[in-house]
Amino acid sequence: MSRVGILALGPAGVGKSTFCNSIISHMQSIGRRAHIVNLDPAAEATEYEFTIDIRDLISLQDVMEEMDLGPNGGLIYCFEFLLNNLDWLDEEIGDYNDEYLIFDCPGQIELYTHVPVLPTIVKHLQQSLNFNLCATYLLEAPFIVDNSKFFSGALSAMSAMILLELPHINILSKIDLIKDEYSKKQLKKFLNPDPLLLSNEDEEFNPKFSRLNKLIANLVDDFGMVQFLPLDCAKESTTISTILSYIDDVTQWSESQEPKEPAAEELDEEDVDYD
Ligand SMILES: Nc1nc2c(ncn2[C@@H]2O[C@H](COP(=O)(O)OP(=O)(O)OP(=O)(O)O)[C@@H](O)[C@H]2O)c(=O)[nH]1
Ligand SMILES: [Mg+2]
Repeated sequence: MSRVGILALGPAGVGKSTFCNSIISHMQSIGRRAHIVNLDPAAEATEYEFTIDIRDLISLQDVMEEMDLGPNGGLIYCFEFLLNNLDWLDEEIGDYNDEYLIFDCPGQIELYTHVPVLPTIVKHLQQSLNFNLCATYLLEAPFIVDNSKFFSGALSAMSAMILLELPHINILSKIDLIKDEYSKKQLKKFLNPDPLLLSNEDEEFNPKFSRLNKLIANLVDDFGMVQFLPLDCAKESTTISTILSYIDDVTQWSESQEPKEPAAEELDEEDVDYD
């Protein structure tokens, strides 16, 4: 028996909710079950229903109206409220076992790069609810296929990695939007990047900042964990099953499965005379 959770993280609009839906439909197609836990108090309706929804506890709209707060202050308020009411989350999660819970998080990356809101929720899920968690951090492929933007994206991914202290998978989303041959070639370079090479080859960097750029490249290189898996949610593709196999691996999902009794029809198939 095991409890497995995936956190879908990344800046606004990178495709987190679409990714969550794609995992659900892929899992359904291979006979596994998963549920979405919506942690975005400003979420719009999606194709798949949320099994657990923070908006049942508190919604951004209500907070903004009643507390006279803006969207970002309102979001922080919602999460502080959640942290003070974690027993609500415990009750909602209840007895979900042997099924993935996918936590769809808001796009305000301050929540996991600056303020300790998500790290506190993560600790609670691990320590009180016994979850095996895997963080997925999405960045848009069309954004990152550019040396300077690559470094800004890599640093934000590293920041989430360090703050959350979870097994972490970086994902380049929307690769279907990379269409021309030159960009496709560039994309390959960014999936398994060499930060030192990237910082050397960019003449567009202002030479005034060359030392700083080199130091940042060295930092990313020393960290040695910035790699990306490609994701295309626009059409049925193998990218989602590859990503899921990585997640299964880091959460040790298959090891924790109890051996199942074979179904009657499987037994019939096995009843073949091989002589
Ligand atoms: N072409 C393409 N578009 C995508 C893909 N994934 C998501 N999108 C589009 O990107 C937009 C944003 O997607 P969402 O899934 O809502 O992104 P999000 O990260 O959940 O956004 P926030 O929750 O607001 O931060 C939508 O219009 C999606 O249809 C993809 O793989 N390819
Ligand atoms: Mg979303």
